[in-house]
Amino acid sequence: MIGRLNHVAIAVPDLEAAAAQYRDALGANVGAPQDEPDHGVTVIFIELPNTKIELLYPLGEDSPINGFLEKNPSGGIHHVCYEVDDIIAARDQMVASGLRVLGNGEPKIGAHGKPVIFLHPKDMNGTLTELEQV
Ligand SMILES: CC[C@@H](C(=O)O)C(=O)SCCNC(=O)CCNC(=O)[C@H](O)C(C)(C)COP(=O)(O)OP(=O)(O)OC[C@H]1O[C@@H](n2cnc3c(N)ncnc32)[C@H](O)[C@@H]1OP(=O)(O)O
Ligand SMILES: [Co+2]
Repeated sequence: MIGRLNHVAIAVPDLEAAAAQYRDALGANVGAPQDEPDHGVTVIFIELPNTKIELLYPLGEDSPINGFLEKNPSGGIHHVCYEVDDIIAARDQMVASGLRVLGNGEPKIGAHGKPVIFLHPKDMNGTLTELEQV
């Protein structure tokens, strides 16, 4: 059911420094910072030929990545995001398979203006997993 890898998200302690590293040292195509208040993060997308990197920085005291950065002060891989055609059908099949959907279980609109959900990392081999309807 899952399709392409949409992005790999990396939580970072210094968003501008991380963006500059991808732009200047790695020569990547780095986007502008986007505040996502509904998700408690500021993101910068880095466009690669076959996928994207999503740099994540906390936005607000209740950011879901505050705890992650406390445990990983240098930053680290935070989640992977797979594309699906129908997020409700994907969610229902995954819940029926025993996977926990985070939050209230309903999709939210993600950084690309498309519906997203998250699966609990403890059910996904220790990897927080986002699904995005494309
Ligand atoms: C910009 C919008 C969107 C997009 O369009 O791309 C985004 O990507 S938004 C990205 C940020 N949003 C989210 O992460 C939402 C979902 N996340 C959550 O609901 C929470 O972060 C969490 C996954 C439930 C973790 O909650 P938290 O309170 O931070 O930690 P806990 O202590 O409760 O963690 C329990 C357990 O899970 C481990 N953990 C936590 N985060 C991760 C992670 N990213 N990857 C792997 N494992 C993770 C944590 O270490 C705990 O394990 P134990 O210590 O063994 O108990
Ligand atoms: Co994401």
